[in-house]
This record gives sequence, C-alpha cells and structure tokens, in this order.
Amino acid sequence: MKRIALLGSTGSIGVNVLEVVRQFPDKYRIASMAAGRNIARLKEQVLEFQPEIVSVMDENGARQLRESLPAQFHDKIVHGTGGNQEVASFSGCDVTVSAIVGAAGLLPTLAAIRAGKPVGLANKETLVMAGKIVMAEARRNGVALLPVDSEHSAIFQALEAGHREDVAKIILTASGGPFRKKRKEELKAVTREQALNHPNWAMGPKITIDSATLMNKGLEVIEARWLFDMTVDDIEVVVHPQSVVHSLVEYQDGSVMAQLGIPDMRIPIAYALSYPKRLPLQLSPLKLSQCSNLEFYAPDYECFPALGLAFSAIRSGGVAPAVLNGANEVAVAAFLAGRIRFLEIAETVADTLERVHEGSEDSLEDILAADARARKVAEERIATLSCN
Ligand SMILES: NC(=O)C1=CN([C@@H]2O[C@H](COP(=O)(O)OP(=O)(O)OC[C@H]3O[C@@H](n4cnc5c(N)ncnc54)[C@H](OP(=O)(O)O)[C@@H]3O)[C@@H](O)[C@H]2O)C=CC1
Ligand SMILES: CC(=O)[C@@H](O)[C@H](O)COP(=O)(O)O
Ligand SMILES: [Mn+2]
Repeated sequence: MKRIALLGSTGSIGVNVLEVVRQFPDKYRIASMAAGRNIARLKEQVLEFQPEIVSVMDENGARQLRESLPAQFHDKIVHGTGGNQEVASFSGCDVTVSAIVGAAGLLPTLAAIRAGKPVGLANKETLVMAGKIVMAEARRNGVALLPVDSEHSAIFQALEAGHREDVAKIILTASGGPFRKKRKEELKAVTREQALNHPNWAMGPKITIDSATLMNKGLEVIEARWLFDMTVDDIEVVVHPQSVVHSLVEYQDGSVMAQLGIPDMRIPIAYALSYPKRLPLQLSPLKLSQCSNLEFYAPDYECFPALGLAFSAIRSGGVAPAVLNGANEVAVAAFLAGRIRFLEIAETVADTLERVHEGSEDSLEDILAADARARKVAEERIATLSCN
C-alpha cells in the first residue's frame, strides 16, 4: 500500500489523482491532503478519503472546514504555507504529489524533498522558479522527482529506451492552444472564454491561459532543462495540434523515441505513482487508424512571444525564470479578471523582465524576493493599462 500526500486535491490534477486512487484502493491511500479555497469540495474529499492531516489556504477556510466536518477531523486541520509543508512532508506518507498551482507549490515541494519523500511533480512552477536548488536538494536527499506533466512523463519514458549520453535532443510538443490559427492582429480582441477553451485538455484556468499564450510551453522548456539536465539549445518545441504524441527524445544515431496516448492526465499520474510498473487503467485505447492526420510544425514566436521570453529567461539564468513566472501569474490573474487584454499578458512579462534582475539562482531567499518584486512591478504596470 502506497500512502500519498496530495497537494492541490481540489484542482484538476488533484481530482484525477483521486480517480486513480479510487480505482486502485488496494494499492493507494490518501494519507494527507491540501487545498486552497474550495471548502465544499475538500469536505467531500476528506469524508471519502479520511486523510490524517488536511490543510487549507487560510485560517478562515480552516474554521469553515472544521464547522462542516464531524469532530473526529477537527484537530487534523491545519492551514497556510506551514500547513501545506506539514501535509507535504507528513511522516505517514510514502510519496507526495505536488499539484498546487503556481509559486505556492514551491515551498511544500521542497519540504517533501527535504523529508526524503519521492515527488510526483505536476507543479512545474517549482522547477521554473528554483530548478537548480530543487534538483540539488533532490540529489542530496536521494529523492526521485517523477514527472506528472504529460510532456515530461513522455520524455521520462522515452529516455528509458537509451543511454543518457546518447541523447541528442528533447522535442516538446505543444498543442498550440485555442488560438494557433490566429494572426497577431486577431489576438488583440480574443476573450477570456475563448482563451479558456483548450482544444484537447480540461485543466485549471491558469495553465489553460498559459497554453493559449504558449507560456505553458515556455515553462515546460525550463522544467525539462532542470528535470533532465539538458542545455536549453538541445530542447526544441514543435506544435502538434492533436496532442497524441506527448513528446519525443532524439538519440545521436537518429532514432527518435516518442510516447503516444489519448490526452488523459490519469496516464502520466498513474505512471508517476506506479513507476516502474504500469497500472491497468482501462481507458479508451488510442486508435491510430483514427489519427490519420498528425501534424507537426514550428511555433510562431511573433504571435506567441511568451515562448521566446521563457527561452530568454532560462538563457539569462539567475532569477530571470522566477521573475518570468511571478509576472506571468499576476498577468494571467489580471486577464482572467478582465483587467487586461490577451496580448498584454506577454507584454507585462516582458516589461517586468526588463525591470527586475537582482539575485542569484543559488539562493532561495533571492528567488522569493525576486518573485515578490516581479509581482509588484507587474501589478503596477497592469494598473496603468487601458482596460482597468
Ligand atoms: N491540469 C492539468 O492537466 C495539468 C496541470 N499541470 C500543473 O499542475 C498544477 C495544478 O494545475 P491544475 O490542477 O490544472 O490547477 P487547478 O487550478 O485546477 O488546481 C489548483 C489546486 O491548487 C490549490 N491551491 C491553490 N493555491 C493554493 C495554496 N496557496 N495552498 C493550497 N492549495 C492551493 C487549489 O485549491 P482550491 O481549488 O481549493 O482553491 C487547487 O486544489 C499547475 O502547476 C499546472 O501547471 C501540469 C500538467 C497538466
Ligand atoms: C496536459 C499537460 O501536460 C498540459 O501541460 C498540456 O500540455 C497543455 O497543452 P499545451 O500543449 O497546449 O500547452
Ligand atoms: Mn504539459
């Protein structure tokens, strides 16, 4: 029986993890869980999965959760960053699934690693912000980071086909999002609802907007750089609108290994939980005869400048990726709130990258300070924009 600490239980990944656990109750149990503000959903999850600790975002949420649950759960409820860290490093868990969205995932993921827990990593922002530190901590603690992100799970699987020194490059596929056929001029007026309409995946709002700007792929380039110890020049992005080929590894003999499958996050989640074995998930099989048109083409960096910004940030190094991430989180939230237009997301990130530089990628304190500064600078810029 594997006991799981689940961070972000009420989100899109969290709910899929719970689906896998429900399907294999003799293999997995939820030992601890953490969520943000969705107290109604969390209450149902606590009653069903009976974790030994549960954390919510703040004190008010903890009070509401206590009021809605029987007395036996009351002293199991914690909250805030400390609560997330307690859940992540809980002594009664064997693996931590990191699926909180955004920078809030960083400290709990580090807490899990420092407690020696293997991590199923969905929260890509952890590696974007502090990849060097996180990978060093994982090595120091002998902890495996098992990718949940579909592309990184694909690469992880394709890497099993050969020796690390024979890898020539990694090829990350991008769906291109809902706007892949639009011209820059047309992107000026796209709406929140259009941007939230991902062609292939049902995901939380932040990553869905990131997919529409292609920032998601930029964040994934940085994630891959750290997770697989690749130089950025050996990571290529290719648009593949069907999301059937989840990513590829090219070896020096010209062989290219790919992982294919239907777009369903239970597949990479289950692999992270069961590695190196595989679970009989019983999903509808991929029917290649119905995939007669698999397309691949180069991304349009002019229409989708966020991708280029991410490449520049990881090439610059230092705290630039953390600045990119913090500014992007603020800009995406502003877009979702109707405060800025679609193209202003990447403009805000670009502007913030020009203004915030100070700090070292070796210092967690510097990274957190750069994140805070980037958020402030991005917020100030957004306040001056026209659709406020
Ligand atoms: N969805 C997907 O298919 C994929 C997601 N990912 C990555 O996985 C992560 C999660 O994405 P996704 O599930 O889509 O996002 P969602 O928005 O659906 O879920 C986010 C989860 O994080 C919780 N949360 C947010 N802030 C806090 C906090 N401060 N403390 C505790 N919990 C918090 C939310 O709680 P609540 O809802 O209760 O407020 C929710 O449970 C992201 O980093 C994303 O990039 C990667 C690949 C695919
Ligand atoms: C399911 C998953 O891993 C997402 O990160 C997905 O890849 C988003 O799709 P895009 O390729 O459109 O960014
Ligand atoms: Mn992905």
